[in-house]
Amino acid sequence: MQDRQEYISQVVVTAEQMRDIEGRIFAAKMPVAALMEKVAGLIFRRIQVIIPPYPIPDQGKSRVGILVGPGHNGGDALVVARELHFRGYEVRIYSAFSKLKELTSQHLHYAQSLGIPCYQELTQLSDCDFFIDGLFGLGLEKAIANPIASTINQINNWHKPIISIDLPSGLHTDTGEVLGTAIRATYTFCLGLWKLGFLQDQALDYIGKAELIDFDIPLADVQAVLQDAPQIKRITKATALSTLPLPRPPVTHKYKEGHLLLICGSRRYAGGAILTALGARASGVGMLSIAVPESLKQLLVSHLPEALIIGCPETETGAIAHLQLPEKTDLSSFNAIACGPGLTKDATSIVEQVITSDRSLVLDADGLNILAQLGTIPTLKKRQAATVLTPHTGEFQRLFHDIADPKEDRVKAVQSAAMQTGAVVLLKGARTAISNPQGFVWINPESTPALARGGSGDVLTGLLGGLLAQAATKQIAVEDIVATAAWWHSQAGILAAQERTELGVDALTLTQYLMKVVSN
Ligand SMILES: NC(=O)C1=CN([C@@H]2O[C@H](COP(=O)(O)OP(=O)(O)OC[C@H]3O[C@@H](n4cnc5c(N)ncnc54)[C@H](OP(=O)(O)O)[C@@H]3O)[C@@H](O)[C@H]2O)[C@@H](O)CC1
Ligand SMILES: Nc1ncnc2c1ncn2[C@@H]1O[C@H](COP(=O)(O)OP(=O)(O)O)[C@@H](O)[C@H]1O
Ligand SMILES: [K+]
Repeated sequence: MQDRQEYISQVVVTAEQMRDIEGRIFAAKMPVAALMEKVAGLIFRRIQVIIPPYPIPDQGKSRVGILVGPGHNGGDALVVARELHFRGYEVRIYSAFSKLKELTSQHLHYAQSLGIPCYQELTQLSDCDFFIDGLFGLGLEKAIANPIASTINQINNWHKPIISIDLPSGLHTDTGEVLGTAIRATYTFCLGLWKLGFLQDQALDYIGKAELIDFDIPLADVQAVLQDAPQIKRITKATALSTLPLPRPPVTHKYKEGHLLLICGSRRYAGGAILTALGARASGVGMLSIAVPESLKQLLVSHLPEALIIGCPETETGAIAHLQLPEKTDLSSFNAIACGPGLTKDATSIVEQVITSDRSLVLDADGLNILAQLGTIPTLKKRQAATVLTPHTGEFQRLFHDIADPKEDRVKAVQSAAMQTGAVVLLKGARTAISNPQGFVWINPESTPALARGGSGDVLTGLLGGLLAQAATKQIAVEDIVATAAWWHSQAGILAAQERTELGVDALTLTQYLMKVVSN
């Protein structure tokens, strides 16, 4: 069994799975009240660190507003309220629901008996320094309506720190969708296991800084519900590093360390070819061949003296007309092919050619746009070897408009796309999601908006191609390589942004930070 912390950091659950896991704990006779006490105690300890009871000496107590909903999320908040009260915070409760669950109601009575004031009017909490959001957690299923919706909007408008328990109230646990309206949290303490909604792009504006509170759910219960292999996983540093081709065997040679063919660039988009190639270079791939239009050959040679640059005949518009490989070379000379950045849509024939090859293939950018024109599913049926598609949302919609909508649920969308095409699909975004053809999903849990910049996707394509070529002789699943590439790429962005701010991470700079991630 893996180390608990590592296992827990990989697991992602839906609301239904979480309920089933909790159901097993209660069936084993753990009292609900005891679990609530334990969970809230852990939350309280974190809050004490983030906002102390007397933040500024001689300037009075911290005033905290507790937002209490009707269910056990509200119960958690009330236990936290009681503990904060005992530790010297000035606590005020907002509870406007007429019907509370039994345990929640008991905690409310006890809090009031201690003299903690409880209001039905939000205005009574307007001078609080910060808030604890215990309105709704896992149990929210329908859209929030007035008067609670306007309460939430009012609190958001106060722009005070808000700590949400389990989820920002108003978010759908699985899709991260806003159900009517939602709390914009500063911190969210996700309880027990990561809920899927935390990894959906549309939730990120609401979650703030997310932290997992591990309350010792027995792993046997998690595994029983997830049936040993979690369907959706977070990519972690440990899993990403485990598939890197490090250390290299002492006796090896360049062709044993992978030969990647990049097909990229056009007269119009020359830079994309360079960025893709620099991403591939950073992967450590043994041999790099780069097919570009003839007129770009000298440019590529000057940037990548170690690479073999293959100048190809050009269309009138300056795209690659067809692949012209050196003598005694054909596509089977390569371990992997990455094709697409900067091609323009005039490079159709080359995309058709690589699709029929029996090499592992990454398609990106115009490679994907051409694939969409050719017909995604029937064209991919011709593939004999692994295919990786790396669309951003727009490309995804062009490829899969009749299959899934990434605007509603990105994870479901990427799963459907991979299952119906037999490809590994990487859907780019703030939380990049990857699915294999069996519907197993990997999500990159950390990234930076610094990467939202032209050319950063090209770097990923090169890096991924280089890793795939190196893995060709090893028994590593393609989707694991794809996950490693996504992790590495985003960590380089994070590192670069730390040193240079989020404005300082142009794609060329990004390539220079790739090595720093793994050498740290
Ligand atoms: N279970 C456990 O063991 C543990 C649970 N824990 C904690 O409990 C939380 C889950 O608790 P929960 O199941 O009581 O659900 P919760 O999110 O508090 O709210 C449900 C209530 O809201 C209501 N309601 C729903 N939608 C509504 C709407 N739009 N507008 C208005 N009302 C609406 C709904 O009423 P109903 O519609 O059913 O009448 C129901 O009463 C979980 O997130 C975690 O914080 C932890 O302590 C660890 C152990
Ligand atoms: N807000 C964001 N947060 C984190 N990563 C992002 C964000 N926006 C974009 N990215 C990442 O930046 C890259 C952009 O790729 P892409 O859209 O293909 O750009 P280009 O085609 O210009 O190279 C992807 O890896 C994507 O995941
Ligand atoms: K909440």
